[in-house]
Amino acid sequence: MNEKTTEDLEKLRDLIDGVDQQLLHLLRKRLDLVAQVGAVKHSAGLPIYAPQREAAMLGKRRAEAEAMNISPQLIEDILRRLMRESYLNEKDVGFKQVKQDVGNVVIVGGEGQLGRLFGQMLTLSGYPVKTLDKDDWAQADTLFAEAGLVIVTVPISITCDVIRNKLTQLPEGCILADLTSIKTEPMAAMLAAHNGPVLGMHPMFGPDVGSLAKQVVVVCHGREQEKYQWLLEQIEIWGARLVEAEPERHDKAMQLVQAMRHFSSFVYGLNLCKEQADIDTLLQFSSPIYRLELAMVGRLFAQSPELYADIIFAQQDSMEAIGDYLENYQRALELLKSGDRQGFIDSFSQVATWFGDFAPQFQQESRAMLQSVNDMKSN
Ligand SMILES: O=C(O)C(=O)C[C@]1(C(=O)O)C=C[C@@H](O)C=C1
Repeated sequence: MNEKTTEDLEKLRDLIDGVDQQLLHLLRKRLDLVAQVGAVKHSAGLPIYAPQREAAMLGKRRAEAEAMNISPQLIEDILRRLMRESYLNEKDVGFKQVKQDVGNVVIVGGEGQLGRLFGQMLTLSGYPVKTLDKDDWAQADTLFAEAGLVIVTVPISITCDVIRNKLTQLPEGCILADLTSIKTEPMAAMLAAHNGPVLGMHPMFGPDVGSLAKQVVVVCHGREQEKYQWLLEQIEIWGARLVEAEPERHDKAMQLVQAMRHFSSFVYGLNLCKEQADIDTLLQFSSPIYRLELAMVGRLFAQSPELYADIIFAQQDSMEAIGDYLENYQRALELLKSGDRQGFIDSFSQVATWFGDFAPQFQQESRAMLQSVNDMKSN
């Protein structure tokens, strides 16, 4: 680079630094305003996530960006990222308490990650939360005597036993709820163990989400909905979306969404391990999509093997779904072995027709994800 180029670049970069610093000041200003919105929402009991406001705001900013010859997608990406920050900041203000005087909330398995997250959210909403973990059963009677809500969130393999053996003497008006990722058996166990209000939930997110805004909680109604309606409203104030389902329909979907998905990620990892693949080399040669896929598989192995064993082994019927998958895999392999290129193309087209409009929609959605995977690279 000659001296003139270096000088020109330096000047321009100084100007860019100045603009970026102005951006920081604007961000600070936005965060302060959002904190004020958080306080207003907190006192009014309004949900953290306001989809209509978001859609209207994004629409207007996109149009304004276009008029200024700025990519509408750029402003949308930036605003979406900023709103993620808003969800976290608004959470710190706390949440309106939907129902007063419910008594203690006892979280059975409260030291687990999901138990801790729910404990934190309920505490931020003003409820007195007590946790009961595996070494605390000696105090169980005292804790339960004062309880207005008991939430069970212990490993799936022991959930039904804990309900059947330990939760039969709750006060009559106390709500018994669970957060288990299967629903049929725990719901039946809760309904048999307790005569009062019963609610099944399955939070469709991990404990590391930061905020519940836009997250889904599946709700299975058990008994006396009017008594636990406040809890559902409270969860909506946290920003989550409730999806009602019958336990059987939920569990059937979970065989595909969870058991089979996690199982195939497990086998993918197992295969890489057996092949002694060199992850550094794979990453060097990887496109963003492969990096994303590897990250999704790799993150599984950063978590508890017991948790995934529990999820995969929880339902007998998952074996069938996984068996069907294996059969389809084998059939597809046959196409390859027999050099049946046309057969592959025909199957591919069949699946594409089945995906219908979702295929282009997913292509569009994943484009943004892949671009942010690329943005994350630092070398
Ligand atoms: O306007 C609101 O209700 C806000 O909470 C602020 C804000 C934002 O950051 O602009 C954040 C979250 C909502 O989903 C919508 C918008």
